[in-house]
Amino acid sequence: MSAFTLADLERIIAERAKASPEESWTAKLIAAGPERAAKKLGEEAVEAVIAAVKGDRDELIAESADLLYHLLVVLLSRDVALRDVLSQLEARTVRSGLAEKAARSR
Ligand SMILES: N=c1c2ncn([C@@H]3O[C@H](COP(=O)(O)OP(=O)(O)OP(=O)(O)O)[C@@H](O)[C@H]3O)c2ncn1[C@@H]1O[C@H](COP(=O)(O)O)[C@@H](O)[C@H]1O
Repeated sequence: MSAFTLADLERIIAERAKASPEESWTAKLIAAGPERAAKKLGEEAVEAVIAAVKGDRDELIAESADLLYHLLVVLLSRDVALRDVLSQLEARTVRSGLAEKAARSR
């Protein structure tokens, strides 16, 4: 199994963001601004949802890859580090999602 992680992809994205928009999709998205990157993220999310509803495994894998890549580009565009998202997820591991949801509505 590949040892490739989202942290590896985050590093690649940060590096490619400095390239010319003519030679890098990442640089092109970053240059277009956070709103454009966020719009692309939304499109990829919808495509992943459609693949999930259809039950097309290969399409779901491909669209999920697009989705995660574009999420990392959006995080970079707003100066949010992946580790901050992971810290948030780690903090949530102390209780179940149902307990967290119940606490929210109180
Ligand atoms: N993982 C990805 C990745 N996933 C998807 N994409 C690109 O995301 C783009 C959007 O996909 P679409 O099918 O929606 O493309 P489109 O229809 O042409 O988009 P629109 O212009 O119409 O909005 C495509 O150009 C894909 O190639 C990615 N581009 C880059 N990466 C990673 O980022 C690295 C650096 O890429 P560059 O920045 O392009 O050098 C690559 O080596 C990869 O590791």
